[in-house]
Amino acid sequence: AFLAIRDSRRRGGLPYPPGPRPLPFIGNVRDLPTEFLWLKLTELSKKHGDIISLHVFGQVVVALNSIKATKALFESRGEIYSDRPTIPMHELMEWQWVVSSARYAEYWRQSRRLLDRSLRPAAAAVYRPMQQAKTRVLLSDILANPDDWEVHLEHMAGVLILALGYGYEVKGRNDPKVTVAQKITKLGGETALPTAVLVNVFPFLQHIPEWLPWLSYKPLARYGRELGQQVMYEPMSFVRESISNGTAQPSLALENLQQTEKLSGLEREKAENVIAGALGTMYSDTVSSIMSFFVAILLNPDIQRKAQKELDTLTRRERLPTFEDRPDLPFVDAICKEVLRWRPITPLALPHATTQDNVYEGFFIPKGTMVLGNSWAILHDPVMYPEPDLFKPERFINPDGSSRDDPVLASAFGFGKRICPGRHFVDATLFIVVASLLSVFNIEKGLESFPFVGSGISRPKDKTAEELIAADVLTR
Ligand code: HEM
Repeated sequence: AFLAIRDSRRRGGLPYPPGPRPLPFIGNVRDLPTEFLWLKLTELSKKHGDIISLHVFGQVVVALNSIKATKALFESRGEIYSDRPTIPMHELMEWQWVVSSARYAEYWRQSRRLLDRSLRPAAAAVYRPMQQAKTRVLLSDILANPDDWEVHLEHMAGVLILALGYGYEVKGRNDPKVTVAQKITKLGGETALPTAVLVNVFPFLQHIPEWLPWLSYKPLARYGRELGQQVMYEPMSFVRESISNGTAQPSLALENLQQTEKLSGLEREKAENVIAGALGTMYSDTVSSIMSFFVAILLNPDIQRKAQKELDTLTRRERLPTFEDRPDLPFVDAICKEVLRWRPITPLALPHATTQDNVYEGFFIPKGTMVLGNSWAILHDPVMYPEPDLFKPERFINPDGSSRDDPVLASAFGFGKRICPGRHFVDATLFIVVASLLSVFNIEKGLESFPFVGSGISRPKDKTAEELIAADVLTR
């Protein structure tokens, strides 16, 4: 009763946003599935409205399920809605440098400015030749060994980020700079959810001494800390070495380190830490979108044929597509857009948090609330995207045949001040990979069973495709 009265006083009598009725103590835990949460939230929003609230062990979680609500709160009230919830396990691992989970404070502002500047569309253009060259290598890897296409894609994600960030050429399949980045991404995912490890539920466990074998998180924290140090500093050491021996390749690290040259002492050290942290956060998942593209194409062979016709008409099968071809490939461009809409790889973006109490449309949203933007609900809104579950690139084609820009599609990359700074780079990668794959391969169901929904990728259509790839790869 005491807690209920205190809670009601704090709200000044205003209600929380509507939602399913919470049970005492556990709240709505039983309403929240561990998988496909976005589908459940979309379903709840149909009953309760586009802004809903849930209660989890006394903590309020708000979900925004429409573009109107995400614009009103994440954009117009960005000063209040751009923090991140704390993750005790990540704090134990000293991952405060990871931009995507950094609190809305000075370090985030500095590292975010660096990433926005480095990854803006105009700067992305500088790195296009590299993206194109690495895509050609992907084609030849798939050509040599089509069964392992997933492995090749995974590998390319590491190759691209290390080249972009540090001008580093990955050496072979087990390059430690790639494996360490994969390990930290995996560990981050496994320990991020509020219920993933006990210390996230009961943060006081951080203080349990190391000699208590099962309850101590210190060995795991030490492992996470070590991985973090490697991801942050080892590629930077590589860049410094290559600068001193005159072999440094163009990269975001080089560009940003050059700007710190005029600083000295502590100021320089701080600026270099921001560079290391910001670039260390860049290792992200571009592969899942490309995998969704494979599924979409397997389910829609007609779309593959239509895109190949568009490509063949333009290149006359005499060359591979390039970035310059994009305006002349509206259907391929529309496929990339539809991949992002149809299967957004982060359907609930990343959780935001509020920095102060706030009232929206008469509903009370307390300071420290976790606020989820439901990209899935927005991108599957049947009014904006009729038959939303179908893969229909045509929805992004204008009546005059050109590709249609859709600002709502940016929801696939999150919201407001925290929107993904890598989105232009991802957009370019997706285009060049999709266009290149479709121009030389047929993606079809294989005869054997593959780990990916029982399907695979066929050998190239004919000799010309093999020759095209080989010729292009050899010139680099
Ligand atoms: C298909 C690929 C990708 C998707 C779908 C994606 C999506 C997202 C989403 C949804 C967020 C959270 C936005 C929010 O909180 O509202 C995010 C954050 C972020 N992304 Fe991406 N991302 C992708 C690839 C990349 C790449 C390649 C990079 C780097 C080059 C990158 C760098 C970041 C960073 C640094 C943040 C944290 C931003 C912040 O908290 O201020 N992402 N991304």
